[in-house]
Amino acid sequence: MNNHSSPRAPRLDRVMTVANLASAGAALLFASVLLILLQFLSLRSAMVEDMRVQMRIIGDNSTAALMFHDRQASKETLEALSASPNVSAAGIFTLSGAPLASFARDGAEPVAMPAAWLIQDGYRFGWRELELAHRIIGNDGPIGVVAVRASLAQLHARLLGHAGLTLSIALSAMALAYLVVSRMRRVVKTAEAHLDYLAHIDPVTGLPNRHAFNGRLETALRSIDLNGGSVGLLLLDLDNFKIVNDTLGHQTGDDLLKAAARRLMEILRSGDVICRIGGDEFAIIIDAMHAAHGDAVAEKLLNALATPFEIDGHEIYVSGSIGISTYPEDGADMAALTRNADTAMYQAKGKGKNTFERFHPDLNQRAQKRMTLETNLRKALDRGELTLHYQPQVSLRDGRLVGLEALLRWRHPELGLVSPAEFIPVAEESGLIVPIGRWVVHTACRQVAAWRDAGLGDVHVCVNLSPRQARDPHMLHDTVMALREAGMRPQQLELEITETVLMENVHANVELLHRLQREGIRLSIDDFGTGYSSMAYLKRFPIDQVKIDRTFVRDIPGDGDDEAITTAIIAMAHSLGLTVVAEGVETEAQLRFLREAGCDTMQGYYFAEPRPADAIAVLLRERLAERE
Ligand SMILES: Nc1nc2c(ncn2[C@@H]2O[C@@H]3COP(=O)(O)O[C@H]4[C@@H](O)[C@H](n5cnc6c(=O)[nH]c(N)nc65)O[C@@H]4COP(=O)(O)O[C@H]3[C@H]2O)c(=O)[nH]1
Repeated sequence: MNNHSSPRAPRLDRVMTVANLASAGAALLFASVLLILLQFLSLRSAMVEDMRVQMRIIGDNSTAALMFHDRQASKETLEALSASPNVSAAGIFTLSGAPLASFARDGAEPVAMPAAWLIQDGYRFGWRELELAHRIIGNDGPIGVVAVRASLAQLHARLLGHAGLTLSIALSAMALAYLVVSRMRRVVKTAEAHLDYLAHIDPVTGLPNRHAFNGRLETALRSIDLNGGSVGLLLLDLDNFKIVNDTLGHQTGDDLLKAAARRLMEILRSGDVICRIGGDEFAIIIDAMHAAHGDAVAEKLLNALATPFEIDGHEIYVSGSIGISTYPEDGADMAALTRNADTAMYQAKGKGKNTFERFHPDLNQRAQKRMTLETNLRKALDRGELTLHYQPQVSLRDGRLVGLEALLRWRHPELGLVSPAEFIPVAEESGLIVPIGRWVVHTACRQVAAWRDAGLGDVHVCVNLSPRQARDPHMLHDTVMALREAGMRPQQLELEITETVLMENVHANVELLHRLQREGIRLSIDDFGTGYSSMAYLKRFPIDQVKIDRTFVRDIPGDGDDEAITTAIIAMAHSLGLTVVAEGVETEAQLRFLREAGCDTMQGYYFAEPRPADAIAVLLRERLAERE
C-alpha cells in the first residue's frame, strides 16, 4: 500500500535562501569596497597634509639660508626630513631652479627643480610616489622652492591592512549570516514538514486525509490519461459508527477507527492508496492493474471488518457499505468519479449495509427521480397536495379502538399517489421533513379537536417523528403549541421514534425525550427489533410503549424465530412497565398469537387500513354507539 507523499518540485525556500545570501554578500562586498576607498582617500589626504606641514617648516627655516645662499644651513634644515620614513628624496631650489641643498635616501634618485604646474598644484600622486612642491616666501615675495618625493609604500601597506581587516569582518559577518540562515532554514523546514503532515495526514488513523486524497486521485487520473488503463475508486462508510461514538464515547470511537484503518491497510496491495476522507468514511484508490478487481477488493475489505473489534474491553461489531466507480468508464473527471462512487455507496447502504455496490447509470436515474420528487415535494405543502390518513389501533383485550396512527399521503397531479416509503426519505434528506412534520402534528391535533367538537369523543393519536425532526430545536415548542391550539391533553398525543433514530444521537435524544415527557406527551419506539434492539438501551429512554415491527408479525404463527422474538419483546417490555403494540396484523391467527403472548394493542389491515379522516369519523361514531 502506497501512502508516501509524491516527490516535490525544487523547494522555493532553498532558492530564496541562496538569493538572500547572495544579495547580502553583494551588499556587504560593495560596502567593504566603499569603506576601503574612503580609507584610501583619507590616508592619502593625511599624508599630503603631514608632508605639507613638514615642508612649510623646512621652507620657513630655509628663508635666511636661501637669501644668503648658505648651502650648509639649507642642507642641515633639509636633513630634518630624514626622520620621516616616507620621504625618499628632497631638495631646496632657488627661484631660478639652481639647487641649494638636496637629500636622498640610499639608492633614491635626487629630486630636480619641480615644473611650474607642480609648484602651482602643490602635489601629484603617482603609482608608487607622491611629489610635492612648496614655495618659500621671503620678505619681498617667493625666493625659492622645497621639493619632496615621498614613497607610497607605507600608505599602501596600511591600506592593505585596513582592506584585509574590512574584508575579514565582512566575511565573518557573511559566515555568521550563513549559519543563522541555515539554522533558520532547518527550523522552518521542520515546521514546514510538520504543517505538511498536519495538512495531509489524518491525526487519528495516520492515513492521508481528504486533502491528500484529492491530490492522489488527481495524480492517478492524470497517469491514466497519459498511459491508458483504468483506476478504481472505492468509498467505504462504516455502518453504525455513530452509535459506537455516542454510546461508548469518542475515545473508543477513535480507537475503533484506528483499528479499522489498520485492518483495511493490511489487506491492500502496495500500489493501492487508502485515505480517511470523513468521520467514518474511507476512500481506496486501486491502481490500474487491479481496477477490474474492485469487487474482490470490496469483499476483502468487508471481510476484514467482519471480525469484532476488541476495544477497551468492549466487543464491537462494525460493518461497511462500499460504493465502487471506475475511471474513465464511470466518470470523466475526479468530481464525477467520486460522486458516482458515493451514489453507489448510498445504494449499498440502502440495500441493508455490510455490502458493496458498483456504480451503474441506473443509479443516476434513481438520483434523477429523487431530484424530481424533491422539487415537487417542495411545492406539495403550499399546493395542498398532502393529506393525513389515520389507521386505528385496537385493544387486544376487548377489541376497542384505543388510538389512531396518522400517516401521510401525497397525491401529486401528475405523479399520482406517491408512497411515504418513497417520499419520506427524500423529505428527510432535503430537510423538508421539518416543515412537513410540523404540518403533520398541527393537522393531526386539529383533526382530533374537530372529531371532539363533532361529538365523537376524545381520541389518542400517534405521529411519526423522523431523525431530522428530532434534531429540530423548535420541534418541542411547535408540538406544545399544536396541542394548546387544539385544546388537547398532551397525553392524547404519542410520538413514534424509530430505534435507529434514537440511537443516532443517544445523549441528545435522551434529553429531548425527557423534555417531551415532562410536557406529558407519550412516547413510543417504532419498528422495534429492526435496529439496535437492546433492552438495556430502552431503560435509558423515558418511553411508554414499544411497537413490534411488522416483519416479525408477518410470519407468526409458524416461524419459530419470529414467535420467540415477538414473545420475548412483549415479556421484556412488560417487565420494564411498557405497553406493546404489534403492527402489520393481517390475520386472525396473528391476532390470536399476539393476544396469547400478552400483547396490548394491535394495528393492521386485519382491523382497518389507514383511512381518510371522514372514514375514521364513521368508526368513532360506532365506538360511541358501543359505549352507550
Ligand atoms: N403490509 C402491511 N402494512 C401495513 C399494515 N397496517 C399498516 N401498514 C402500513 O405500515 C406503515 C406503518 O407506518 P410506519 O411503520 O410508521 O412507517 C411509515 C413511516 O415510517 C413513514 N411515514 C408515514 N407517515 C409519516 C409522517 O407523517 N411522518 C414521518 N416522519 N414518517 C411518516 O412512512 C412509513 C410508511 O407509511 P405507510 O406507507 O403509510 O405504511 C404504514 C401503513 O400503511 C398491514 O397490516 N400490513
